[in-house]
Amino acid sequence: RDRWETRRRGQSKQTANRSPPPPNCSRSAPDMEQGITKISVEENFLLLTEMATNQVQVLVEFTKNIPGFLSLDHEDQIALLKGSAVEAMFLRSAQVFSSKTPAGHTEVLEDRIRKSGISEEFIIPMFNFYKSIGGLHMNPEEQALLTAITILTPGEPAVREGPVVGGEAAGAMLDVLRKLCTLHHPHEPQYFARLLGRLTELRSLNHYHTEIISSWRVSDHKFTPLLCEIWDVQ
Ligand SMILES: CC(C)NC(=O)n1c(-c2ccccc2)cc2c1CN(S(=O)(=O)c1cccs1)CC2
Repeated sequence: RDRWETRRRGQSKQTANRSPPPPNCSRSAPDMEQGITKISVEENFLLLTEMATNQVQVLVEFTKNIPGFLSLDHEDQIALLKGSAVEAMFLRSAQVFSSKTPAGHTEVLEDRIRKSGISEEFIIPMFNFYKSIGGLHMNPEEQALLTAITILTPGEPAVREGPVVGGEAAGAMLDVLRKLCTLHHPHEPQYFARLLGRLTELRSLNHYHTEIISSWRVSDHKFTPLLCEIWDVQ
């Protein structure tokens, strides 16, 4: 990827100070131009596939360390993971996006996400969410608790009947999160409520994700086996 970036940048530097071609030459070989643009969309899709696949692996490890999770019924463990994987990914994306990456990296990342084949109608709410999460300036403990609560509180009743599994664990985590918010944001009594408001916004992003995925499948983009499994994609 770095090699490709350098080549691409080198390419623009050469053309920048090259004298204009004599009139009978075409400005640029259209298929060549199209070629580079095409690769960048493919390259950006692959980057996202790689990042999302890596995040699912990290998410599984994180979930296994949630107190009590491994003592849940095996089917319920799988259902909770699959039911929250997309929300956890959006939360992780927002954290990565607003983390103090070296200046300019965020812009490059934003540019590559915008040029990965996702249609504009999903890009807007996606980046609004990233910015609204970034605006909360959560610390790592708050981020971890919010993610754990997202995992333990199933959206659709995918989990088997009976008491909401993970319900008491989620309740305990909400208590800890509330206390942490009071501790770290003493002058912002509304801070905890603002965090929970983000969880509601997160739920609405689920269906955007379904649309994003199906639009890529139309243009026969391949996902990794892990993504296909966690997203129930054939
Ligand atoms: C950090 C990881 C979890 N984030 C990530 O992978 N992103 C990010 C993202 C956002 C902010 C910073 C860094 C990356 C934007 C998008 C994705 C993945 N999806 S996807 O899952 O629909 C996908 C479609 C095709 C292959 S993977 C598309 C949108």
